[in-house]
Amino acid sequence: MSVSVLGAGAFGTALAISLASNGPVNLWARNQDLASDMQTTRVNKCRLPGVVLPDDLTITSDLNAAVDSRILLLAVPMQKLRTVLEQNSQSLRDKTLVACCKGIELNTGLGPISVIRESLPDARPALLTGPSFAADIARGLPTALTLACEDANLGKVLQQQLTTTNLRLYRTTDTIGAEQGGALKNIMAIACGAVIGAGLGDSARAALMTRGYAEIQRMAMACGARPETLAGLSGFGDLTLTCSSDLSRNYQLGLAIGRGETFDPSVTVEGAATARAAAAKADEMKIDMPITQTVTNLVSQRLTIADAAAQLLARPLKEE
Ligand SMILES: NC(=O)C1=CN([C@@H]2O[C@H](COP(=O)(O)OP(=O)(O)OC[C@H]3O[C@@H](n4cnc5c(N)ncnc54)[C@H](OP(=O)(O)O)[C@@H]3O)[C@@H](O)[C@H]2O)C=CC1
Ligand SMILES: O=C(CO)COP(=O)(O)O
Repeated sequence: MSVSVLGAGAFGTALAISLASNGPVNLWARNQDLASDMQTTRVNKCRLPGVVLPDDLTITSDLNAAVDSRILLLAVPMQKLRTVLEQNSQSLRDKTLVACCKGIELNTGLGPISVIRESLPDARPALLTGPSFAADIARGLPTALTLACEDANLGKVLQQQLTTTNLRLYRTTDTIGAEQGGALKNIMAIACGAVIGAGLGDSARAALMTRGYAEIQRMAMACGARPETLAGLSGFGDLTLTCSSDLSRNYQLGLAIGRGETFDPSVTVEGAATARAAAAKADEMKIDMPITQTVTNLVSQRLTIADAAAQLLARPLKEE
């Protein structure tokens, strides 16, 4: 088998379904009961209900069976990536590893490619990111993503191997831009959800998206990102999707905050930890990121939505 997906959550399952249209694919779930259930019922009831798994998709809880493939996709949450790499270092250490997560690691301020490099220096890292909901990919709806890989030749191979009929990949060597755009847009999605949830209006959301994009550019370019990457699928593209769709979990968390409702803590919402990581990094690097700071305070309930809006509006006037 040429491709395996590690992590049988919503995104991993959706990618595996799409890739199975190119040929046999392994999907690794750490939980044996879940793997057996999916293999028998041909559905991922918990994370991707209502989508039938194709015959060319094999589900296993045996990592050794999955790591035989030439390309391994890592579809686990950002804050779990290092654990997965370290717990399975012997099996993964010299593999081509395509991270599919979006975020910044809380304790280190690093993105997924850097975490792979630090944990497994002999692996060949890449990143798959951009605007896509698991449910859309799983249903075969048209989607375009960014494949970021510093090694241009490997990037071309991955682009060919991971493109499917309905999933079109563009490639870049700007891994920093792809990492930063994918991570920081989730913070802005929480902010936009909060504004809509609190009834502050579509104009306020447009303002947040635009000023949020300015914030993303400031941080990402200070880290070495290229502006064209931020204007592409992994930056502007994903910002647009996540800040405007009820399907986004980051946006849904924002909605709940804006409405004063509770939110299920077991749902993967990358923007919450990433906002804290980005705010700390911005502080260290002396980069102005007021929306990120505000989201950190909203998520940790140190600020009400009314005070958050008042604070952002009262900032000193400046040039655009
Ligand atoms: N869902 C989407 O539409 C999209 C998601 N993404 C990104 O994909 C990443 C994963 O998200 P998503 O699939 O939605 O999340 P889910 O919550 O649906 O799934 C997370 C998966 O990671 C597994 N996992 C968690 N911790 C570990 C661990 N220590 N070892 C092994 N496996 C582990 C979980 O296993 P278990 O079930 O056993 O806990 C589960 O299979 C995120 O970074 C997200 O931003 C990107 C684009 C779209
Ligand atoms: O990253 C995504 C869309 O590109 C998925 O968004 P959520 O993680 O907010 O659901």
